[in-house]
Amino acid sequence: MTLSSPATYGELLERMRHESPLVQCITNFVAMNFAANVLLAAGASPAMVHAPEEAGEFARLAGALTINIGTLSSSWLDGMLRAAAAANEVGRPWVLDPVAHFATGFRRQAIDALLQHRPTVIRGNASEIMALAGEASAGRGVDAGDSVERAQASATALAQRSGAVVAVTGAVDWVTDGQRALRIAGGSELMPRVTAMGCALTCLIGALVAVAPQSPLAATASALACFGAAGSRAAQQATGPGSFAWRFIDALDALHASELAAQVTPA
Ligand SMILES: Nc1ncnc2c1ncn2[C@@H]1O[C@H](COP(=O)(O)OP(=O)(O)OP(=O)(O)O)[C@@H](O)[C@H]1O
Ligand SMILES: Cc1ncsc1CCO
Ligand SMILES: [Mg+2]
Repeated sequence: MTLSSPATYGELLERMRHESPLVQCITNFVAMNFAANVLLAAGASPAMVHAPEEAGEFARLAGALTINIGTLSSSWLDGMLRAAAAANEVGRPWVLDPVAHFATGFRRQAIDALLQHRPTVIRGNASEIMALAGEASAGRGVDAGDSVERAQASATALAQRSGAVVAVTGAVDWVTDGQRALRIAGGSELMPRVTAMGCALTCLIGALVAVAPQSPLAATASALACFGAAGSRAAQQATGPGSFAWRFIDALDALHASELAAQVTPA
């Protein structure tokens, strides 16, 4: 998988649509329905399975696992830890979305425990990534208070320390494996006005990394480019956040693989 070939990102989307990987999404109550529809529109097969009694067993069947701590509870955390351990046991990639992990002691403990299971990819907004790298951030809750540019050094340090590919999203996305970095353009100012856009993106990263587990940087960039291209297209006709949300699902469905290359540039 070569990052120097712009066709790579579209090829990964085509591969994902062809294989339609089963993606176990442990995401929050706010995001579940939207994220499942995003995966279906993009061509993957989502399954929202989080109960501790079955989350680990299911992770052995899925092509990838995604974990989002948006609406956390003790029982959900138990399911998350079992699923992450099982994914590692069978060598399956998994993606972490550390929603507002700095907000409370419970979340801080949860994210520490999850990081010990070594996620393949970490995706967050600028405030979440800066705080995860130990930097002061302006984040209060689930929305970002910092710019992507300010988070780049934190993302690189976090990638080097954790071994994960780290994606920071915002007006222009930035993704790094600690050595190489890519910038992904597109999207719309309406995206942060629709809840769970980032949570759904984390699930789509899972779908792409499921079909290219050896190339998590390219797979993540491909997912970010899908959101960039579909977001730009949906915004052209949307009259506000409500119509943007359903137009975005349609735009993902209509997306051509050839549209992705133009979104991605080496950083
Ligand atoms: N101002 C903007 N212009 C263009 N695209 C944007 C903008 N802000 C966010 N996006 C896009 O929205 C998507 C979600 O990123 P964002 O950083 O808003 O996630 P998030 O804060 O984790 O969202 P949530 O927690 O609500 O799920 C990404 O594809 C990102 O590129
Ligand atoms: C609004 C909200 N609250 C907890 S999770 C979530 C979805 C966006 O992260
Ligand atoms: Mg988020």
